[in-house]
Amino acid sequence: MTETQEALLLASASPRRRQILTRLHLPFTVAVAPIDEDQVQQHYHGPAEGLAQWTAAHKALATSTLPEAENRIVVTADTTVLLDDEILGKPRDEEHARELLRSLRGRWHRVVTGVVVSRKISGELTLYGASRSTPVLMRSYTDEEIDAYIASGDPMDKAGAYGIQNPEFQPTERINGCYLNVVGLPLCTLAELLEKFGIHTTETICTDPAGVCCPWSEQCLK
Ligand SMILES: Cc1cn([C@H]2C[C@H](O)[C@@H](COP(=O)(O)OP(=O)(O)OP(=O)(O)O)O2)c(=O)[nH]c1=O
Repeated sequence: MTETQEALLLASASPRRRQILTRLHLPFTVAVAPIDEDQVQQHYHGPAEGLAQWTAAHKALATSTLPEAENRIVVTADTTVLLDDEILGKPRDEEHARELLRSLRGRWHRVVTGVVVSRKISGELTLYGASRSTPVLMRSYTDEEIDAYIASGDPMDKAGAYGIQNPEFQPTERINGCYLNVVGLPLCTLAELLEKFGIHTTETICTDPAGVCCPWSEQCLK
């Protein structure tokens, strides 16, 4: 294990991202990016596909102000759900969750995760970012299933009000590409970005832009 590998900091409150990152077998610690995501996103006026990477970059900027980020390689990410060109964020309340789940029912949409890897040394911040988009088809779940899922509380902290990994609701019918991208941290993309700071993972890195060959996709979170 090198000194660089010990220096990884995941700036995320998401338990899914923590769990996924352990699969790279790189030691890391966790902090929460000191950012008001809603406020930051109000200043974004670019294409919908770019919002996730832009937000992940802002999480990196905010994290770089934390003393524990100095000299560390910081990983940040953001996941957005796009229905046509409409951005579906996390639900405001249960009624909003119901609305989002109904609008997604039986429809193809895209889940975009932006990943940023950054490091601040002596006040100078270096930042690399990328994003991946995964088309997802929802199954035609019933209103009763929606109500039961909302009652479980699971949708409330998730973009688009659903977790593809939920074992009871199992909201999706098909997915074209990277499963871990939908859950919130595409490991192939992250591994490529970590390479730029000289951090190598022992696993094969996926070279398929669609992420279909992702070496981790068979071990998805179920
Ligand atoms: C679409 C989808 C999203 N999600 C989650 C991933 C993210 O945690 C969340 C999207 O919100 P994010 O703002 O990307 O992440 P977060 O607020 O949970 O954590 P942090 O910003 O501190 O890193 O939705 C799933 O777990 N499963 C899914 O199928």
